[in-house]
Amino acid sequence: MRKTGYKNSRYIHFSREEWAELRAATPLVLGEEDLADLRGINEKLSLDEIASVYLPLSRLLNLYVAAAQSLYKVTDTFLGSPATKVPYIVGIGGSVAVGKSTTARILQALLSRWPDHPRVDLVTTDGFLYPNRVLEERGIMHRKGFPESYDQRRLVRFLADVKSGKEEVGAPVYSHLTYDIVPGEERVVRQPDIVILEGLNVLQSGDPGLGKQSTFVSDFFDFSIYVDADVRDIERWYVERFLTFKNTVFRDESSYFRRYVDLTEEEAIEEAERIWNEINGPNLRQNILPTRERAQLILEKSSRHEVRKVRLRKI
Ligand SMILES: Nc1ncnc2c1ncn2[C@@H]1O[C@H](COP(=O)(O)OP(=O)(O)O)[C@@H](O)[C@H]1O
Ligand SMILES: CC(C)(COP(=O)(O)O)[C@@H](O)C(=O)NCCC(=O)O
Repeated sequence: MRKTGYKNSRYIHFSREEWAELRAATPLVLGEEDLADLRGINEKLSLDEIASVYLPLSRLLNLYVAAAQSLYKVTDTFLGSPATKVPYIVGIGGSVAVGKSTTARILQALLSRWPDHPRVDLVTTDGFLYPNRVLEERGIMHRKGFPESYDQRRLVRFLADVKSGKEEVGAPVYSHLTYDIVPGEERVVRQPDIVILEGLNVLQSGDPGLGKQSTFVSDFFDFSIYVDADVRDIERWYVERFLTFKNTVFRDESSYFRRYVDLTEEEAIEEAERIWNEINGPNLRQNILPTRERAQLILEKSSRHEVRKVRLRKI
């Protein structure tokens, strides 16, 4: 039987098995081709993971989106104006290398298969990082990913524009290859049904370093997800991904990390651990982990990336 939550907890707790059962009524049949598409997102992703974790999640989100759309109709009836439909915004937060982009891409693919919200856009907050030139001027190149490395005002303005139903809203683009903002490039969002915003700091609400700020990114979220795992596992995933990149994308001529290609495996592990210990680890502990309980849903992963527990906020 499904647990209804621990006493005094703001969350309903589910084991993987309990959560997987909630897929039951999902009127979504994935064909072989769909499955192949999803495998393309990440070849390490198991099909059981999609069925047990992400299908129930897409069903929950489908119900929430439908409820939000009805609520807009109620407001419009009250105001006597024609129905407006604004994008439903889902925020996905968590550490570097915990699997945010994989989660976001699976959800984008699954949610776009529902007929009532076929247009699902994915935006990452790295586009709102200050360009390296600005980070260098401010002496914070080593703080990339920390709250002060983002143009928060621009990100808030972007979301306000999307949420107000503006026809076209542009977002700047970041390249992991050049490790910098791509000058002059924009990603345009055109009134989709759902926007998934994925990034390290999406659940933050106030930081002394940011000065006075009354509106936060999370104010625009209709739903939010935190991808969680043991810090030691995340560090290992970071190092493993770094080694994969050393043998693939870092080899590209325009890669900022090209200098790492000739490192021995041992040296590369040392370098990845240094970056983790100096940047991504402290950022996780100081800024990201403290925001976990602001999320409406927490996906807790085991050491093999499988989600072993799910927590859904009841209040
Ligand atoms: N569900 C998953 N199953 C297996 N491997 C995964 C899964 N999610 C992420 N990974 C692996 O973990 C690493 C980090 O994932 P990624 O989605 O790039 O993280 P983030 O966007 O949080 O930095 C990658 O090497 C990715 O292949
Ligand atoms: C670009 C990132 C800050 C992530 O940005 P996000 O889209 O999560 O806002 C991060 O992946 C990063 O590059 N951090 C700097 C340290 C490092 O090279 O790992």
